[in-house]
Amino acid sequence: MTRSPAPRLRGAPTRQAAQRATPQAAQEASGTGPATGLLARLRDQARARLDPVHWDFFEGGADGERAVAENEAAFRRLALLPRVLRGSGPARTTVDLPGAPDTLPVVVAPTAFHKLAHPAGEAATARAAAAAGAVLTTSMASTTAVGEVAAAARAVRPEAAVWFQLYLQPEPAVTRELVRRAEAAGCTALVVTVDSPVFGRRARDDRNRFHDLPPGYAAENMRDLPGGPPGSTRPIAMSPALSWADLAALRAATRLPVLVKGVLHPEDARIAVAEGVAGVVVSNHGGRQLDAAPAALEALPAVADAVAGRVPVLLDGGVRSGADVVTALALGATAVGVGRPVLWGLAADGERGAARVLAELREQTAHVLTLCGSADCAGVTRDQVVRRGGQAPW
Ligand SMILES: Cc1cc2nc3c(=O)[nH]c(=O)nc-3n(C[C@H](O)[C@H](O)[C@H](O)COP(=O)(O)O)c2cc1C
Ligand SMILES: CCCCC(=O)C(=O)O
Repeated sequence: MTRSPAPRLRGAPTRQAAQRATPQAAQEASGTGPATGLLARLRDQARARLDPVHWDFFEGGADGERAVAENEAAFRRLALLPRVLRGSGPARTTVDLPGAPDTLPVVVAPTAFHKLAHPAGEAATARAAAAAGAVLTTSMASTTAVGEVAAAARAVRPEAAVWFQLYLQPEPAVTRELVRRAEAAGCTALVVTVDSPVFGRRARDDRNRFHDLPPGYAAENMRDLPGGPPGSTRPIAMSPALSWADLAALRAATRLPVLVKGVLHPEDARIAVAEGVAGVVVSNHGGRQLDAAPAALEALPAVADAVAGRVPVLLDGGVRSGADVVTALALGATAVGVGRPVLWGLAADGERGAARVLAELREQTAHVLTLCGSADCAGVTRDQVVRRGGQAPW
């Protein structure tokens, strides 16, 4: 198996390195995304607080950042047709997900390096997610070890669900040890990210020469793994040689349900279900891998059709409001993931900021479901989604 040369971040980032001299950089800095209200305020506060190099790492995407922009734009192209007089009452906003019964349909997507957003890092995010009744997907590239993250969540709510996101490592012993740690931590599912045969090319990080974590921070799950000197961390490897056989080996090695994250092609979704996965996450990795990928939302209906209700389908990428959540539910998702908005909340105000993001999305989702005449998350349907200014697309 080959290793990507890129994913180990190298070289020290500095504030000065984030020179925003080009027109593209000025546009990036202006933050013209579609988040509104509380989320937009937290985003602006996060940008003001963060080292610009770290802001760029969180906010940026691959190459020309077309896929990042498309994720959000795809939601803006659609509208919801409410149904009326259905007597459905206030909407119930919980769903059942693998290892997470009765949970919010908004999952915290795995994102790396939360201590760059706030010194309290992933433990703060875990407490916020637990308080909101949301699943936290904790990243393999977290700056806090999975055991500590899961313990922080359970201290708030003993039944809080934490999923562990995993990049399959070329050395099976390393993958097995990561899985063992996730199981020991009490994680209730594994989320295997399959859209990263190599690391995406991140223009902002290259421009900023952001290739390593600042002193004192490390990818803590990668510490003390087989084959390395005691106490050391090893880089996260990405490999284009991985195949469905490696996924099958993982499934055989764990009792946990396994979801695959980063599926866009309906045929891959069909294969994943046939392979026995517990869920499929439709995602273009927040626009950070293949820049030519479509918006996750645009790939969702075909994937949902291919899966045909056999396992839950999740979507992440560009979800910024309750209306976005409901649009994804109507197009076949069981739940959505949110990445950057949680980081905005965390950077702006630590645990409280992350909790406010999730509470806001929960309230907006309940409100929009009720306005759409739906009694629950499964009650909105594809015919209720129309293209703005044009014909129904489906
Ligand atoms: C800063 C950052 C770090 C990320 N790190 C990971 C990661 O470690 N593993 C992973 O599978 N996905 C990672 N992602 C992708 C997210 O899980 C998710 O697919 C994406 O952020 C969703 O889009 P959104 O940010 O528009 O909500 C990361 C995304 C961001 C923005
Ligand atoms: C090696 C870190 C991977 C983090 C990641 O997945 C991302 O930045 O998108």
